Amino acid sequence: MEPETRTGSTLEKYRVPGLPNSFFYISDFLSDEESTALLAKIPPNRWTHLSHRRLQAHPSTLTTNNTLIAAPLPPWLTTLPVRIKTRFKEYSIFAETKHQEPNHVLVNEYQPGQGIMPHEDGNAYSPVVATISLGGSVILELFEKDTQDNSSRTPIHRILQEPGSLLVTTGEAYASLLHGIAPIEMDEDLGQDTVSNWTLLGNKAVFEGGSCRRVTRVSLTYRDVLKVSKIGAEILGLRR
Ligand SMILES: O=C(O)CCC(=O)C(=O)O
Ligand SMILES: [Fe+2]
Repeated sequence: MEPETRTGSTLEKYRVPGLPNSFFYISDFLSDEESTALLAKIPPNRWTHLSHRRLQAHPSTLTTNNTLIAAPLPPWLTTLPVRIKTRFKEYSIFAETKHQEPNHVLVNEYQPGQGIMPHEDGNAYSPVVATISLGGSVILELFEKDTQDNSSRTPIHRILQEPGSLLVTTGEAYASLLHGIAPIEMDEDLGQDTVSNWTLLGNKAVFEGGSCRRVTRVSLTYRDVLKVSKIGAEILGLRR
C-alpha cells in the first residue's frame, strides 16, 4: 500500500457545486488496487436478499429501536486492506458526529436494472453518510421532500458516483432531500448540465458519450449510529 500522503487535506475543494449543501465528492478516494482488495473482503455469507438488491449490515443490524449493539466494525472496513478510518480522519468527515467515527456500515449490491427507492436515512444516525462506491458507476438522484408519490417524482439533482469514489452527505443535504437510484440498465443524459459533480469526476472521458451501462455496483455506506447499547455489560450488571 502507498504511504498516507493526504494529511491536512480539506473537504472543501470537493464540494459539489450548485447543490443546496452539503455534498462532497472525492473521485479518487481509493485506487483501483485498493478497490479490488476491498471488494474481495466482502463476506459471501452475510447477504440479506431484498427484492431489488442485496444488503449486509456491519457489525450488525440495528435493533427495532434503532440501537446498535456495541461491537467494533470488522477491520476490513476500517484498517485493512485500506486505512479507511485514517482517511476519514484526514478529511475530518466524522469530526462532528456523536462518536467522531463511524460505527456502522451498510453494504449494498446492485445488479444492472436494480436500484433503491427515494428515501431519507433518518434520525438513527448523526447526519453524515460517507459512501464508497465499488465496481460500477451509477447516478444517485436527489429529490425534494414533498407529498408526491414515488412514481411521479423527478430528481432535482443528479450525482454520478464512480468506482473508487467517496460521496459525503452532510447537514441539510442529509435532512432535507431524498435520495434514490433508478432501477435501470443504463444511466443516460450525462453531461455538464445534468450531473452536479461533473467538474469533480475522475474519468470524464468515460461519460462524454452521454450514457453509461450499469455493471454490478457495491456501495459501502459508513454512518455513526447515535444509540449504542453495551448489552453485554448490561446483562452482567456492570453498566454505570
Ligand atoms: O448505494 C448507495 O449509494 C445508496 C445506498 C443508500 O442510500 C442507503 O443504504 O441508505
Ligand atoms: Fe440512503
